[in-house]
Amino acid sequence: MGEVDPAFIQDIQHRPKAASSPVQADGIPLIDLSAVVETAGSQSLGGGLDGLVADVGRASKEWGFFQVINHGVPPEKLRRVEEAAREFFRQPLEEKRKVRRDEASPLGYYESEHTKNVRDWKEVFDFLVQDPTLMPASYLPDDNEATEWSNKWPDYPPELREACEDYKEEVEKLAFKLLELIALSLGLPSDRFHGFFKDQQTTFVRLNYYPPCPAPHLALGVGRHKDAGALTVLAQDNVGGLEVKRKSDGEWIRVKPTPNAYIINVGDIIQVWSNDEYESVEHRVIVNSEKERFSVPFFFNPAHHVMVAPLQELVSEQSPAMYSPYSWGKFLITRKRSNFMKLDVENIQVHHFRLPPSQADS
Ligand SMILES: O=C(O)CCC(=O)C(=O)O
Ligand SMILES: [Fe+2]
Repeated sequence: MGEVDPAFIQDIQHRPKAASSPVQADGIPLIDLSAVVETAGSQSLGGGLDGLVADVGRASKEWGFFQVINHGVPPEKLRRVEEAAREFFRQPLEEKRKVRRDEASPLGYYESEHTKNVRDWKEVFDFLVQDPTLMPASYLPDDNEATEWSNKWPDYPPELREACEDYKEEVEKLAFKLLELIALSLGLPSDRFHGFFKDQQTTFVRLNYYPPCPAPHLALGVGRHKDAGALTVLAQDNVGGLEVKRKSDGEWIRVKPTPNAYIINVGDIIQVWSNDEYESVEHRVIVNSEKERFSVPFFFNPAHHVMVAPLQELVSEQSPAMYSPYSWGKFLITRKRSNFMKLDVENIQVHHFRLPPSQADS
């Protein structure tokens, strides 16, 4: 294939730089979680973690991104998912399309996602951590009906479902630990965020498959974006391609694959809960002409009925609330809806809920 469908072609200013010398992200902090993982089971975090909490706080503030090692997720569980995912994506399109996502149930396989109205060079398979999950029936603000979303598992490969279900249990434990560390780093009780995720969290896991691309200088695996949820726990293979926009100078920095590490990033919801103390940072994925790449993000999201707003404890006269509350469920389905059509307007973003300075002052 010499020619690339124009739907994939990025505007000049968003194309990757000549790929010869991407800036490697030595700067993205690497955090060792052994001290946390040793705390038993579902118990909340206790004392003695000050250094770790400070590292997580600094990384969240300066980068919005960090990597973790000794995180407690058994590597063979991720390997099983990757192997099954490779089998799945290797099939002909018509097989994969048997579990294609549709507007009624946006889980399963999808090959034509758009980010900022440009098509991504990737295929995905999404599944919910809670199956089924309650979601708003409509994006319209006055419609209070709820509906159930359910997973769509393919017949082939038969081991995909069990591998995925086994894996998400492990990553969920890690996600809660990270949430606790972030709460502590903001001076909050470690379980401050838990209530938002109890009963009906809307977390989903995505299997990302990036095929080799004949025009890696024109297209992106995923266009620049911020993650809309609370926290993302991402596994990437050893090919590399994730780039993070460095806060200090706006430079795109490549995140070097680190064996057995997870990449963690603060999403828009933590940005709002923290009242801008932490920021959700833009990132994108570069593709290449030789190698396929896999990644597995776990998008840790609260229940659909949660109204997202700056936490009371972090708001004061000196530091007024920067956002008006918004419904997470409505936000999420408005986003999903836009993936099915090219919109003339900008997709829904948290900055649409930002209060003007005069209101934030009052
Ligand atoms: O593939 C990656 O490394 C990141 C993917 C990503 O940012 C996303 O799916 O939101
Ligand atoms: Fe992302």
